[in-house]
Amino acid sequence: MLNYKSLLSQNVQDSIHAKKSILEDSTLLDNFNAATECLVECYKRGGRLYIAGNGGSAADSQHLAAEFVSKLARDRNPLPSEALTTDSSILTAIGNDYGYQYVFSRQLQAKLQPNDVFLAITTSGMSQNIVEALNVCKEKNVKSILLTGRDGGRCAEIADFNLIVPGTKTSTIQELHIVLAHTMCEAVETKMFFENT
Ligand SMILES: O=C(CO)[C@@H](O)[C@H](O)[C@H](O)[C@H](O)COP(=O)(O)O
Ligand SMILES: [Zn+2]
Repeated sequence: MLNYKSLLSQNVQDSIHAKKSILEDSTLLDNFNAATECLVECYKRGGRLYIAGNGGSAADSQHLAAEFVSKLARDRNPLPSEALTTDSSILTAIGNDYGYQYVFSRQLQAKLQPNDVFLAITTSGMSQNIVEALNVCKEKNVKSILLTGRDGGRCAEIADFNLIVPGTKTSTIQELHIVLAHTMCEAVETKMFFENT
């Protein structure tokens, strides 16, 4: 019989193990540093951050955009950011007229400016609408950051900064994405507004 308490213990242990492995992953730590610097530069030059993902990663996209625009932890000016997952009219029109694989790429074609950055969130690295969105960034010469897991899939071949977190389950990978994304937002917030305080 399923034991709920042992399932929770197992999941907490998996989560702790995956989070601890980040500390020894020098490639991930270096890429995180470079991606954060890229985002700070974007904002210093007046750029915007666009974010997209599917399912739980769509929720994460909105969660993060809210923290850049409103605040993470400290009062400050808003930082421009937009999740590409929120406008049901745009999503259904593009999905219906062109195909679901274009729901993010077409928005980026319409919106991207040279100083912008795109943050893609996909646990598999294989979602076709994220692949298409990263291809638009490449075409437009706009920097892209990828939060992913496993081997990063096709997306890791296209993005500029690959943040490939450890963990074998989609849910664990998503938990790690939030740790990295919150930290990136905290770092940008501090660098842009509070570095000398
Ligand atoms: O949140 C979860 C699972 O934790 C799901 O909704 C999950 O995000 C969806 O299956 C997504 O479609 C997975 O897409 P991706 O992470 O592989 O790009
Ligand atoms: Zn989930």
